[in-house]
Amino acid sequence: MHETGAAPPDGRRERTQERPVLAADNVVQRFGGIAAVDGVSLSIGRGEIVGLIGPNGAGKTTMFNLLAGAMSPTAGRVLIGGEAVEASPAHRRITLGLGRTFQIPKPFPNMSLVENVMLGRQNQAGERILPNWIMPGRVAREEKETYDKAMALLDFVTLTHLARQPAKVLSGGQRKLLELARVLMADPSIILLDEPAAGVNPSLLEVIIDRIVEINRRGTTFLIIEHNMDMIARLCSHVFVMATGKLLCEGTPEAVAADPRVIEAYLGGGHLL
Ligand SMILES: Nc1ncnc2c1ncn2[C@@H]1O[C@H](COP(=O)(O)OP(=O)(O)OP(=O)(O)O)[C@@H](O)[C@H]1O
Repeated sequence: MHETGAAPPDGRRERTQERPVLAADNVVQRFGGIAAVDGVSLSIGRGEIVGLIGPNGAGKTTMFNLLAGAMSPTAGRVLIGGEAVEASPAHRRITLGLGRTFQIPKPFPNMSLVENVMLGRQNQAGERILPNWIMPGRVAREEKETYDKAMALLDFVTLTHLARQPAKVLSGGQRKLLELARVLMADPSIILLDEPAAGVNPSLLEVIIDRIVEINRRGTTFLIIEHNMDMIARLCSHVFVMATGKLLCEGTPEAVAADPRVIEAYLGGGHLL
């Protein structure tokens, strides 16, 4: 807990009671006889940064995929801004404001950074054949706007100097920053981050944390799956802990790290923070 007036670490804020921007209601995902996710409910308020943690095999990645639309649950509901989307594919969820990054980003290696970021745009007239014939001026204008926005986002993620280089020149951490820029092209209201710290060197990790805080300040909500508890503690006001497919507990990073059930699930008696 922070004293009134004291600055919280990085992006941390109090939980909001507003209508959730993303929610799961009793979600189940079975693979044969295994319930990888077994009746999980969670709710994320607008403007929050929340974490999803748990030991290996807890069901985090499966839950993430169910929220992002990579798969539909065996049972239960997923809601974006109150709209039920559990049967909707990922692209439909993107149009409702949900963006996601991948644990191992795979940009098109021979395309430039700016071209890769431009691919994150939504509903461009130039992507449809007819407008190219009947409204070439509008298509060219939108193309220019898309390019300018992609360049501004590359600047935001500190990659301007590499904008025209092929994506294959990037380090693991730079790929994560490129991925963030690509996701931001669609102006998401919530971004799901899959292990943003994995494989990233400490100095670039600071850049990534700083950019997440800034994006959040501008109003975007985040759900972060992460094994790096330091990053979770710095960013997240609220953490959901999964173990063996279920939601084990939830609370502030400090509260869950001190929870004996969490310690038991992770380490059999050690400390998380
Ligand atoms: N496609 C699949 N088919 C069968 N079983 C799966 C599949 N995906 C996940 N599982 C199983 O579901 C359980 C949860 O896996 P999941 O990858 O969601 O856990 P996790 O918490 O993300 O683990 P980690 O931190 O190691 O990535 C595991 O027992 C896993 O073997």
